[in-house]
Amino acid sequence: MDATALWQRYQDWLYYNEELGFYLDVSRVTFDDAFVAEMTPRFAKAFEAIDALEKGAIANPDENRMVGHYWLRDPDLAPNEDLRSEIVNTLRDIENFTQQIHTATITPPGEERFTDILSIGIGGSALGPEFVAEALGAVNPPLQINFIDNTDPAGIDKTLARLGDRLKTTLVLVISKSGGTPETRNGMLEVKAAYERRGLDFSKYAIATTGRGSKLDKVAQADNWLATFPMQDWVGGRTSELSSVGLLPAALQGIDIRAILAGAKQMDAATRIPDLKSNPAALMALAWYHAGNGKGEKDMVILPYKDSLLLFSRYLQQLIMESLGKETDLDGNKVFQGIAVYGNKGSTDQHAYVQQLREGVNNFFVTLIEVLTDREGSSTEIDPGVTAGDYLSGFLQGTRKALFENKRQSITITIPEVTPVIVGSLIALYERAVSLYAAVVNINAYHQPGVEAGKKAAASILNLQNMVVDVLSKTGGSLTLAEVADKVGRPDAIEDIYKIIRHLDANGRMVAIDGNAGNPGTMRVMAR
Ligand SMILES: O=P(O)(O)OC[C@H]1O[C@H](O)[C@H](O)[C@@H](O)[C@@H]1O
Repeated sequence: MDATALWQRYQDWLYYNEELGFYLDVSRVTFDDAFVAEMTPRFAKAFEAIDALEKGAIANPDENRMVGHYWLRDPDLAPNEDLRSEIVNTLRDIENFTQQIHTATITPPGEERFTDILSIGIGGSALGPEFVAEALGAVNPPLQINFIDNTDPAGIDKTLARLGDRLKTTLVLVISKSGGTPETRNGMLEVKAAYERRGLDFSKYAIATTGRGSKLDKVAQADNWLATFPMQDWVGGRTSELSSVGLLPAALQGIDIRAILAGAKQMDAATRIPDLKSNPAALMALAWYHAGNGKGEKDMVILPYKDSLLLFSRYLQQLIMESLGKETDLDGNKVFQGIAVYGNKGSTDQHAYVQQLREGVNNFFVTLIEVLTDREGSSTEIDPGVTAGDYLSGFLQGTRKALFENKRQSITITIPEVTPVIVGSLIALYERAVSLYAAVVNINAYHQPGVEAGKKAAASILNLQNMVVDVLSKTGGSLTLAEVADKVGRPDAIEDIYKIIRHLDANGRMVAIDGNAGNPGTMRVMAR
């Protein structure tokens, strides 16, 4: 296609939302009219499925749940008055609570005001809050946010060390929809112990965001925590950023949560239109389908040319891969669906892996995100008539062009600025695109059965660890690995046992190794 034809294609397919100042360009994905004609009826069905979902149908059949994240930003759409008022009241409670913290009506014991937030959560209970904090957090917010999103002891120590003495003015948000996620529970217990070591009463600093009646909810009630915010069962973890999960930390940081919700609501309205060409989420899902042949054959590389959007790809990784990565479709056929997502930011990544994108294996398509406004205020001229922002813009255009010349496809999103409204709209855009894509490829986007396998396996390793320690403590001398495995009654698990012992020994806990751990056959093991 020559330059004139490409320019025509660009204009033919350009989506523009005037209210949001949002552009979507799918012209560099090479679908043709025949493909669009073939997909149109499939999208018509997908629009119907999403419409039913928005009206409260059980869209997650396995878990027998409604899928209601769309109601969060337009409570009037909730299927009944109870749900509507729950959304409205939660928002009101978040705002009231935030105001009490900001005005120092609620204070930490013996201190003037809260200075920091420590948010403990993982997956959907961390990625959205982390993304929004990075995208919208001010340099000097009313409360500075810190995260623990893992059960890594060294990571926890680093975060606690960074807080140092400010722990006594830190509000702890423990976020877990299920209220039983081990990493989050461990983080909470570690942090609680840190408060106790300083003689501070943890419950005066702790807030739970969780499902009603969950283990976490029970702990928060029993210990009389400072506050609890509900997380509804019809909001999935990876679509929970605009529920109390994301809104509470954002509001506490002084971010305009009403504006985030308004942006999402506007994008919801735009992506509800049941017409492929005038619906940006449908256009995006169409482009994904074409690029990956409806089977995820190409990875999605997310390249925002704006530092504050650095964590968008990580956020989208869960949203897209946990939603679309499924073994079976809704009819039970093995389909092994999914789209792999990665990326950081441009132009930084041009100096890392764009070499491979341009010349190496052609197994991806790129989504470039362009932000029109460079910065607040005016810019220094780096060269005569040229600013740093001109460079950034030039790099984006150049990369898009260079990739396309080499038959690498791309989508380009253009936004005016990174504001709460726009961030809300981006979240809503991708949520809808995922819903539509899943409907088109006939999978359940709202469950995550595969995650359970890893959790169960981890639990069984911890169980095995207890058995190993027990056997060794009852044995006087040393044993070979094979003997330990025999005594535990799990000769099949000798490799797991070896790794458990190596880990405990490295931490100087309970067991010790004699011999060379690099040559497991020669090792002898004993209780410490
Ligand atoms: O919010 P929680 O219940 O603690 O869940 C945190 C995460 O746990 C699991 O790994 C799920 O697969 C995720 O979808 C979820 O976001």
